[in-house]
Amino acid sequence: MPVRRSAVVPEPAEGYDVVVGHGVLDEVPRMLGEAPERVAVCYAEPLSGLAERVIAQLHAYEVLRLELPDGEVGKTGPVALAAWERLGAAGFTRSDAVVTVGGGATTDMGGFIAATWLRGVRVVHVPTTLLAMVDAAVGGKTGMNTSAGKNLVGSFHEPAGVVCDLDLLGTLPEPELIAGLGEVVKCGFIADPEILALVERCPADALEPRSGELRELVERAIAVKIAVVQEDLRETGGRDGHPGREVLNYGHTMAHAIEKATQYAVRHGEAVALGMVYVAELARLAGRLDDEVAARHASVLASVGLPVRFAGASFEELLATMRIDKKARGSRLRFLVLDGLARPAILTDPSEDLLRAAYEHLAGAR
Ligand SMILES: NC(=O)c1ccc[n+]([C@@H]2O[C@H](COP(=O)([O-])OP(=O)(O)OC[C@H]3O[C@@H](n4cnc5c(N)ncnc54)[C@H](O)[C@@H]3O)[C@@H](O)[C@H]2O)c1
Ligand SMILES: O=C(O)C(=O)C[C@@H](O)[C@H](O)[C@H](O)COP(=O)(O)O
Ligand SMILES: [Zn+2]
Repeated sequence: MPVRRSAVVPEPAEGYDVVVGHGVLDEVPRMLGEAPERVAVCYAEPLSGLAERVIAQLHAYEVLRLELPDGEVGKTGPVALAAWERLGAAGFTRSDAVVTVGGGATTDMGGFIAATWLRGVRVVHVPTTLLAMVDAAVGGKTGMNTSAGKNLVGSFHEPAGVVCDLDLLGTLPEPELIAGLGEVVKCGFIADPEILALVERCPADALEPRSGELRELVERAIAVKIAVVQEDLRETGGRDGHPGREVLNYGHTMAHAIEKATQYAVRHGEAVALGMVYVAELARLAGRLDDEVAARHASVLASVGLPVRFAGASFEELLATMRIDKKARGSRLRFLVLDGLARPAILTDPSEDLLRAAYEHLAGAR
C-alpha cells in the first residue's frame, strides 16, 4: 500500500487591524466585513450595559445576544454547548459573525465558540479589560478550562479585528487594571525593557486609565504580542534560537497551577506576576539569570500593587498541575526562562530540588 504524504501548505497570512484609541467602537462594523446577516454578541452578564453600547453600532444586522457566565466559570464545556445550541436554533451560517465584548474570559470563550461553530466563523473582539486589550484579544488563542486545569481545550482562531476602546477602562475596578499590568510587565521582561522603565518612572500613571503612559504601555504590549504571533502563530517554535510563541507563556507554568489551586480566586494577571517571580528565581538558581534582573521582577511588579509572594498551596499540588502544562513534553517539564533582559530561552527538566527551592523563595521562606 503506497503511503502518501499531504503537502504542508502554510496558512495565508491575512492580517487584521488592532485599533487602540478613545471612542472607537464605531470601528466594529467595518471589521465584520460585508457578508454577515446575523451577529452573535457574546458578553458576561455584568457587562450587559457595555455590550449594548457595542450592539448600538450593529443596527445593520440581526443581533443574537449570547450571555455567558462571568469570569472563569464561563470557560467550560456546558457553556460552549449551550452557545452552540443557540446558534443552531438561530440558523447561524458560515457567513455570519461573532462579536465578543468583555475581559479575557469572554474573548477566550467567545473566540472558541466562533472557532468551533461550523468549524470557524468570523470573530471581532472588543476587549473591556486592560488584560484582554494587551493580550487575550490579540493573537488568536481561544480556549476553556477542564477540571484538570486551565485552557486545556482550545484552538487557534485569529480574529477579523480587535477594537480596544480605552474609554471602556473607565468602569474597570482597580484590582482588574492592576492584574492587566501583569501581562504588560511580562512583555517588558521578554521583549521590550522600555515598558519596565516606563512603569518604574511613575507607577501611578500606569494605573490611570486616561493617562498617556497607560496608552503607551497598551500600544507597546500589543506590539510585542503581534510581533511574536506573526512569527509563530501556532506555537510550533521560533527561528534563530528564539523560543517562538512560547515566550508569551513567561511565568504561566506556575501561574496556571496557582489559578487552579486557588479555584481561580487569584486573578490570571496576578498569577502571572507570581509565576514570573517564581521562574526568575528558578533561572537564577539554575545559573541562567543574574541577581539584579531576577530581583527587578518583584520590585517592578510590587510597585504597581501586584502580588510577589504566594504560599497558598503545597509545592506537591502545584508541581502535579505544572506537569500538564502545554510546554511539557512527556515527563519533562519545560519553562520559559530569561538568560537576561529580553533574552528568552527554554529551561528543560530542572531538578525537583531546584523547583522546590524556587517555590520556597516565592513563598517567602528563603
Ligand atoms: N487567549 C489569550 O491569548 C489570553 C491571554 C491572556 C489571558 N487570557 C485569559 O484571559 C482571562 C483573564 O482575563 P481578564 O483578566 O480580562 O479577566 P475576566 O475576563 O474574568 O474579567 C475580569 C472581571 O472584570 C469585569 N469587567 C470586564 N470589563 C469590565 C469593565 N470595562 N468595567 C467593569 N468591569 C469589567 C468582568 O465582568 C470580570 O468580572 C483568563 O481566562 C486568561 O486565561 C487569554
Ligand atoms: O498568546 C499566547 O501565546 C500566550 O501564551 C499569552 C498568555 O498570556 C495567555 O495567558 C495564554 O492564554 C496562555 O496560553 P496557554 O497556551 O498556556 O493556555
Ligand atoms: Zn496570560
